[in-house]
Amino acid sequence: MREWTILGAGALGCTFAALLTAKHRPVSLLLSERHRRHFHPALEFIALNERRRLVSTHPRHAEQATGIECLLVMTKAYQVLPALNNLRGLPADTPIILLHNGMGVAEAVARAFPHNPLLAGVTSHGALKEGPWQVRHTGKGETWLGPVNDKGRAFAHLLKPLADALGHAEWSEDIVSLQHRKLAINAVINPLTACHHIRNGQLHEPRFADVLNQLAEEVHAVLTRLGETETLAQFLRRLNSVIGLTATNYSSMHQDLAHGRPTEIDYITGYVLKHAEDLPVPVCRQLYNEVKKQGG
Ligand SMILES: NC(=O)C1=CN([C@@H]2O[C@H](COP(=O)(O)OP(=O)(O)OC[C@H]3O[C@@H](n4cnc5c(N)ncnc54)[C@H](OP(=O)(O)O)[C@@H]3O)[C@@H](O)[C@H]2O)C=CC1
Ligand SMILES: CC(C)(CO)C(=O)C(=O)O
Repeated sequence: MREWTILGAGALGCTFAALLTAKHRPVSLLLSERHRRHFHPALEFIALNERRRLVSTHPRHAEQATGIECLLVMTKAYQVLPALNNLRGLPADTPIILLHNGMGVAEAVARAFPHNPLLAGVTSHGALKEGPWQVRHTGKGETWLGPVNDKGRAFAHLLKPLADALGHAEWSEDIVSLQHRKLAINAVINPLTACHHIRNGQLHEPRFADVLNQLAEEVHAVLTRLGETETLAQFLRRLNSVIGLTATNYSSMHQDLAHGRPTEIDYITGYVLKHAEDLPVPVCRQLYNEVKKQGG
């Protein structure tokens, strides 16, 4: 049975590891340098029903890349390339699956690993790190994978074990479109909540109505230019539904900024700005500058 190696043993990576091992899939965690020479304990996984389970996985370090059969990359967007560049011995036929938020990384990975099958995915599962080697699954969602390069097209069979473990996994030949749809939501909710220090649901307060609409229009216009066909009305409905469903959450960008960590803004708002060309995107630009000013 093929072993899944997860690069990025954080909230989402550990959650996927726990869900895969629950279905008896072999999983190894490719650990960052700070874990070297440390004891690697079992991971405590808190399921949606509050049940706690200890999950044992096989730890790996970068120099053990030669044995990797299938690589799920679940670091933050800005960590993907440095992390992959450490894997000098990664076999050229090992599929690399990128599951981070934001866009613009896959192109660089395709250049750095021209021979590997490359896939990208989007997931709406939620996960939170509650302590060292303790993660909580906060929401069950959908997961979609699709090919980034031609070799990636031969790996649709990876969906079966993923769907068994995650409850849902589907293939899309147009994964970029699904990434755009997720990015559009993140490009509105994340910088606004991060800059105003609010929970997602507070975006429905009347004081945010104008800025929310203007930002949504800017983001929608850029994605339309990129070929997406969702109408503004459909996008607003989807956006308002996500704000409602995640009302009590602090967005990932809010959390990163509040904890003094880098954010994924370059791959979310930065992606919108990069593709805006002559379209006016003043709110996007202002929020980008503000997040950067606050250290993100
Ligand atoms: N959490 C969630 O609910 C969701 C997250 N996402 C997206 O998934 C991605 C991961 O998110 P999340 O799990 O929350 O992030 P985390 O920061 O919790 O996890 C990232 C992990 O990557 C590890 N890492 C970084 N660099 C390396 C490296 N060079 N080698 C090995 N490991 C490395 C980090 O290790 P270390 O701790 O040592 O730095 C960390 O454990 C992000 O793009 C996020 O936006 C998408 C949907 C939902
Ligand atoms: C959907 C949303 C905005 C939920 O908080 C998210 O994906 C994030 O925080 O990054």
